[in-house]
Amino acid sequence: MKIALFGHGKMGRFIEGLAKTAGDDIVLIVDENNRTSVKATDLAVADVIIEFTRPESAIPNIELALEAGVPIVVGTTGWLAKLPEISDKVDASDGALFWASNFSIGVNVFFEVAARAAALANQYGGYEASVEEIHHVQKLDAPSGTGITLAEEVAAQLDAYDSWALSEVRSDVPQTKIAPASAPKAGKLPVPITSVREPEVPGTHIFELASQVDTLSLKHTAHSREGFAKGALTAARWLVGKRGVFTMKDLLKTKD
Ligand SMILES: NC(=O)C1=CN([C@@H]2O[C@H](COP(=O)(O)OP(=O)(O)OC[C@H]3O[C@@H](n4cnc5c(N)ncnc54)[C@H](O)[C@@H]3O)[C@@H](O)[C@H]2O)C=CC1
Ligand SMILES: O=C(O)C1=N[C@H](C(=O)O)C[C@H](O)C1
Repeated sequence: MKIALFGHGKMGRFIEGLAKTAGDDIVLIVDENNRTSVKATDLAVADVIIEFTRPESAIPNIELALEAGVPIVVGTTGWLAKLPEISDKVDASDGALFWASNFSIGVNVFFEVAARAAALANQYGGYEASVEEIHHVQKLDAPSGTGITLAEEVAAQLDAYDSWALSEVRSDVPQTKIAPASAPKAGKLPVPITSVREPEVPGTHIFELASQVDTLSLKHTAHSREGFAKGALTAARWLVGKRGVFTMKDLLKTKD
């Protein structure tokens, strides 16, 4: 597979290493230093683009991929409130976009388990939902994309909730605060998300359901960036030759 890498930071470099070991070719590397000189025609050499950059860069990079007619896998977080309008653009240009707030298999299993726990608790009531995410101090956006997806997945199963809200940031470094796509409707609550920044944490997410008599806690801990990078490469192989907008649910349901 011929890969154009957009973003050559912590994730881009990890993906580059795994891809080369697997025998893939990295045909182009784009970062903040050369991005303005890259044109759609430069991308014709690639079978697929893998994009891990910054919240404000993801949409222009997707638009360039659509112009070039090259499928794009996007791991960047902090732009997903705009997914509906970007999806329209992908469909209008007959392009291919694979997005995921988290490419690791474990987190995508966690989403399913958390949603099921929320649906069961919802039958009885009396449980308050909350999400906490802990990441390294280089992370720029809060809450994490994974924390938002988790909150959205559980809110969809709980009658009392319909959205999420960033309730607390515990960090010494400034964070770009991501705004929810929608505010809670009358009588509904947002699932509160707490963001914590500590040195060297690849990504930890906790979902809690707390009642007066007990607390159920579900936790996913990434030990390194390997799971994210492997998942992005798996998504890239899966996307080549397809048209449309896809995410991990589409990929995982095709596995036997
Ligand atoms: N979906 C997932 O599984 C995961 C998502 N992420 C997300 O990926 C993104 C990147 O994370 P890291 O690699 O840790 O960040 P990083 O800060 O280490 O690297 C960012 C890279 O993007 C480049 N860049 C900046 N503006 C650019 C532009 N306009 N075009 C092309 N490249 C540009 C920078 O030069 C740098 O090489 C973040 O949004 C993070 O939340 C991170 C890990 C897993
Ligand atoms: O910035 C990171 O590092 C990560 N970002 C993603 C997110 O915002 O959820 C995924 C993972 O947790 C690591």
